[in-house]
Amino acid sequence: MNVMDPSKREIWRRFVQEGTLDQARISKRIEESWYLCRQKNVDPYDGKGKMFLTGRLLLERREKNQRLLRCAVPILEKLQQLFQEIPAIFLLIDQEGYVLWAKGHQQAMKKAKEINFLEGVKWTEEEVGTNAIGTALRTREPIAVVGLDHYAVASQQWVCSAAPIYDENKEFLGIIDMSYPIYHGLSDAQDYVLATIVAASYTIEQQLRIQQKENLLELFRHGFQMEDSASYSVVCDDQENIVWANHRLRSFCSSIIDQPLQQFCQRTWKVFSKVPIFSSVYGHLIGYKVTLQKAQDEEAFFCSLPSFRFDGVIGTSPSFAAVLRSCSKVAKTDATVYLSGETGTGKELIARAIHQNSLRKDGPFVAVNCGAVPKELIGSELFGYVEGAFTGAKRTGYMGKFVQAHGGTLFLDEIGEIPLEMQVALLRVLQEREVVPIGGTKPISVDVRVITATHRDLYELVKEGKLREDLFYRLHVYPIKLPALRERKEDIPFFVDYYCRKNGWNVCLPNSVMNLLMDYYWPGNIRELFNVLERMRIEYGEAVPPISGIKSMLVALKNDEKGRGELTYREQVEKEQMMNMLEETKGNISKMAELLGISRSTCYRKLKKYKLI
Ligand SMILES: Nc1ncnc2c1ncn2[C@@H]1O[C@H](COP(=O)(O)OP(=O)(O)OP(=O)(O)O)[C@@H](O)[C@H]1O
Repeated sequence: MNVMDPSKREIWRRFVQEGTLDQARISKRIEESWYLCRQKNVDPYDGKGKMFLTGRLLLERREKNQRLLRCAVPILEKLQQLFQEIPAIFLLIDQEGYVLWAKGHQQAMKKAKEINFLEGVKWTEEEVGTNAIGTALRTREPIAVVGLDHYAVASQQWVCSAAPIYDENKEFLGIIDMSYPIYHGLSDAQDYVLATIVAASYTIEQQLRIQQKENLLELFRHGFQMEDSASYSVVCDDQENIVWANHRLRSFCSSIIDQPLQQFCQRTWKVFSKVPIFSSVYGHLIGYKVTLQKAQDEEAFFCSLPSFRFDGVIGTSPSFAAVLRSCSKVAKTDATVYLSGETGTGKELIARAIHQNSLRKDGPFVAVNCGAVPKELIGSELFGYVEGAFTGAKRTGYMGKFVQAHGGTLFLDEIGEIPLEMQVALLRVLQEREVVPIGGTKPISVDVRVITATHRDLYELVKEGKLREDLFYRLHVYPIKLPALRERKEDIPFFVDYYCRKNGWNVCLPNSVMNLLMDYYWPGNIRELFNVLERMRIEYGEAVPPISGIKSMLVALKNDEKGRGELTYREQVEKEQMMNMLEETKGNISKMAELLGISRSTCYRKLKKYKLI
C-alpha cells in the first residue's frame, strides 16, 4: 500500500470517530494495536511524547543499559552514515520503551523535536499510540508502521521501522528503530528499510555475544590467578552471577557456577571482599573478584549458645567449640576457673570472655601475669601495701590487684610462678575474701571472682613442690583446657581471614602457603601465627607471598624456638623484656641498665646469657 494512500485516512477516521473498522484494508498487527489504543484511551488527535526522564534518571538508565549501548550505538552510527542522504533518525530504546539514544539527519531531528520524539521520551503504544517502536516492544517482532497506520496524528507523517534485540540467553534487551518523515525519494521503501533494521539488530546481537565471550575470558583469566588461593574465591559477572569458583570452594559445592552470588551465599557464606574488574579493552565494569567466608559454622554454633558472646575466631574445630560451651556454662556462676593451655592459646581472651558474659561484666577485669612480676614484689602487687610499708614503697601506699578487681574478675596468669610463701597469703584471701595490705593490719573485704591460668600442668607443679596442694584444690574448681593451635589446624584459615580483616590486608594466599601454615607445629600458638602473618604483611604487602619465602621464615622461627626451649618461663619473659629494651634504647647499655634498675655489669651478663650481644 502506498504510504500516501488517501483511502487510509477514511479508514482511520471511521475507526476513531465511528468505531468501525474495514479489516480487509488493514494489517492484523495494526488492527490489534488500534483496538488496544482505544481501550487505553490514547488520544488519536494528539500522540506527542509526554513522559520524559530527567537528566539524572536518563543517565542512570543509560548506565543500566551500557552493555546494549556499547554494542548498538556503533552499528546505528554506521547505518546513519550509509543513509546520510536521507532525512532519517536512528534510535535505541530500552525494554520499557524509553529512548536511550537518538541521532540522525538535522532536518529529521528538527521534525522529531516538534512531536517530542527525543532522547529520554517514553515511546510506547500507551503513550503515543500505534507506532513501530511501541508495537515491536509489545509484540517483540520487527514491524514497519507507515503514515496513517499510526494511531495518533502526531506520527502520521512518519515512516518507522523497528526490530527487537535479544541477548545470548534470549532475554529481550530493547529495540532499534529507523524513522523518517514521509519522503518521496523513499516511497514504498519501508520493506527494504525494515530488512536493513532487522539485519542491524542481528549484527548487534552477534556483537553482544562476542563481547560477552571476551568478558568471560577476561573474568576467567582473573579467576585462574586465584585458583590456588587459600581463601574461598569466586568471580562474578557485572550482574553478580558466579562465573568461576576456585578449587577450595568447588570442593565444598559443585553446582556453584551460574548461581546469583546472593542466592549462593544466603546464610552459609559471607562476602569478605569484593573487588571490581574492568575490561582491559573498553574500561567498563565487567565483574567482581569476591572472597567468601563460611558463616555457617559460627552461626550454627551461636544458635546453640545464643547468649554467649566471644569476640574472637571460633572456627570449626570441635575442641574449641567444647571450650566455649564450658565457658558459657561457668560464666553464669561465680566459680573459680582454671585455664590451662600452652602459651598463646588464648587463655587471657577466654578469661575476658567469661568475665564479659558474667553478671560481673560491668565491674573491672584485672589481669596480672605473675610470671612477669619480680618474685619479691608479687605480694605487694596482689595485696597492696600501706604507706611506708618498705623502703622504696610509694608514699601513698598501693591498692593491690585484689582490691582493684573488687566487684569484677581477677585473672592470675602463670599462677605457678607465685612463690610458696605468698601462696599461703593467697589461699587465705581466697578463703576469707579479705586482704590485708602489706604493712597494714586492717583487712579489706573483696568481692572478686578469680580465674587462674598456667601453661603447665597444675598438678605437676604440686608434685614438684612448686604449688601447695591446698591451693591447688582452691584453684582447680572448674578447669578448662585450651587446645593448642596444632590440635585445631582446621581453624587456621579462619585465623588468617580474621587477621586479614582486622588489619585490612587484602592478600590472596595460595593454597600452598596455607598448607605450609597448617603443617607448622606452632609452639607459640595463635600469638605466633599472628606474628608470622604480620611479618608476611610487612615483607610482601599485598603481593602473593612466595612459598620459598614463607618456608625460610618458618625455618628461622623453628631455630629461634630451639634456643627458647632451654629457658625457663621467667627467663623467656626476661629475654623478651631485654629485647624490647635493647630496641627502645637503641643499644645504649647504660640507659638500659638504668631503666631496668640493675647495674651495668648485670645488664651485660644478662645480654650475654640470652645471646643478645
Ligand atoms: N580465638 C581467638 N581469636 C582471635 N584472637 C585470638 C584468639 N585466641 C587468641 N587470640 C590472640 O592470640 C594472642 C594470644 O592470646 P592470649 O594472650 O589470650 O593467650 P594466652 O594463652 O593468655 O598467652 P600466654 O599464656 O602467653 O599469656 C592474643 O593476641 C589474642 O588476642
